[in-house]
Amino acid sequence: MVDDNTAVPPATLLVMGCGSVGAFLAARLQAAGAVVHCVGRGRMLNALRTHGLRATDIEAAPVELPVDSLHLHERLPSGLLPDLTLLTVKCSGTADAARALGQRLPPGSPVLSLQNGIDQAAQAREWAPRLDWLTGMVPFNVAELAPGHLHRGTTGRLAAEDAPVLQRLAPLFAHAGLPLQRHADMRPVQWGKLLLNLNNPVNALSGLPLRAELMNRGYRRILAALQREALAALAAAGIAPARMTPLPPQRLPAMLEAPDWLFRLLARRMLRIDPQARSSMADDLAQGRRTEIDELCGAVVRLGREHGVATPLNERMLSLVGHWPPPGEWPGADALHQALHASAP
Ligand SMILES: NC(=O)C1=CN([C@@H]2O[C@H](COP(=O)(O)OP(=O)(O)OC[C@H]3O[C@@H](n4cnc5c(N)ncnc54)[C@H](OP(=O)(O)O)[C@@H]3O)[C@@H](O)[C@H]2O)C=CC1
Ligand SMILES: CC(C)(CO)C(=O)C(=O)O
Repeated sequence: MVDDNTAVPPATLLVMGCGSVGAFLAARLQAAGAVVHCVGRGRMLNALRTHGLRATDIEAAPVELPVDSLHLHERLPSGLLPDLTLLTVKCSGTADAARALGQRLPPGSPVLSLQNGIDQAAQAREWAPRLDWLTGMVPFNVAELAPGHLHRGTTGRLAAEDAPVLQRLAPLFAHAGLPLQRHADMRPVQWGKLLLNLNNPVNALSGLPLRAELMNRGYRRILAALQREALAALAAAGIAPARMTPLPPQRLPAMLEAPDWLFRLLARRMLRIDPQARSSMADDLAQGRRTEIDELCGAVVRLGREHGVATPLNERMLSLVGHWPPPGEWPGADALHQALHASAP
C-alpha cells in the first residue's frame, strides 16, 4: 500500500457515467484543480445543467460548481485525451460504456473502474482490449440529496491497483480529499468490499436508510448469514478478503449478530453514517433500474459453486430482489428472514 501527498500535477480527467459516485468525484477533483469532463445522461445531466454541481461531505468542506464551469457531455466527445478516465456506470452499463471508450480513446489510455463487484475491469477489457483497464474501489456512500446535490454520507479511502498514472495523480486525489490507497493486488480488497456490499440487498429490501437498517438486529442477522456463506466460499477458494473495518472480516458476522447495545459500541466507526444515506441498490430499486445483485450475491454463489460450498441464502437473495413487495409495503426483517429461509434451495 502506497500513499502520496506532494505537489498537485495538472490533469485532464474523464468521468464516464456521471451519476452519484461520478458526479461527486468530478466535483472534488475539479475543485482540486483538474479539468474534468463528465459523460452522463438523462435526469442527472439535466439536473447538473440546471442547478450546477454541489458536493457535500460527512467530513470535508462543501464544493459548489456553477453550471458554466462544468464540462458536460451526452456522448463521449472525440479528440479528448484524458490522463485518466473513471468508469462510474452501474455494472449493467459496463459493456456499452467500455465500447464507447474503446472507440474514442487512444489505445493504452488508462481507465479506472470504480464499480462494485469483482470483475468489472476484466469485463470492460473484453469490450475494449486496447485500453489500459485498472481496478478501483469506492468504500464510501454517495447519495443524491437534491437535483445536482451529491452527498458523501460515510467515510473511507478510495483504493486502486498500483499503476504509474495513479502514482502521478495521487497528489491530485489527496488534494481533493480523496486519498488513494494503491495496492499491488486488488482482489482481496474487492472481496473485502463485497462482504460489506452484501448489505446492499438487505438495505434495499428494508426500505430504510443504511443507519436505521444497521441498527435493526433482524436485518443485521440476515447480513451476517449472507457474509458467513461468502466467508466459507472465500476460505475454500483460498482468498483472504482485505480488512475494510476495524474488525477482521471473519469477525464481522458475530459483531453484526450482537445485541443493539453491544453492536453500537463495537461498530462505532462503521456507524458514522449520515442518517439519510442509502445503498446504491436502494437507489436502483427506487428508480426501477436493473440492480447489481448478480455482481454481489451472484459472485458469492459462483465462487461457492466453483469450490463446492453451498450458498443457499445468497442464491435465494438473487431472486428475492425484484420480487419483493413494492416500496411502501416492505414487510420487515422477520418476513425477509423467513422468505430467505423458507424456500432456500
Ligand atoms: N452510490 C454509492 O454510494 C456507491 C456506488 N458504488 C458503485 O459505483 C458504481 C456507480 O454507482 P452510482 O454512482 O451509484 O450509479 P448511478 O446510477 O448513480 O450513476 C451511473 C450514471 O451513469 C449513467 N450512464 C450509464 N451508462 C452510461 C453511458 N453509456 N453513457 C453515459 N452515461 C451513462 C447512468 O444513467 P442512467 O441512470 O440513465 O442509466 C447514471 O446516471 C456502481 O457500480 C456502484 O455499485 C460504490 C460505492 C458507493
Ligand atoms: C458504500 C456502500 C457499501 C454502501 O452505501 C456501497 O458500496 C453501495 O451503496 O453500493
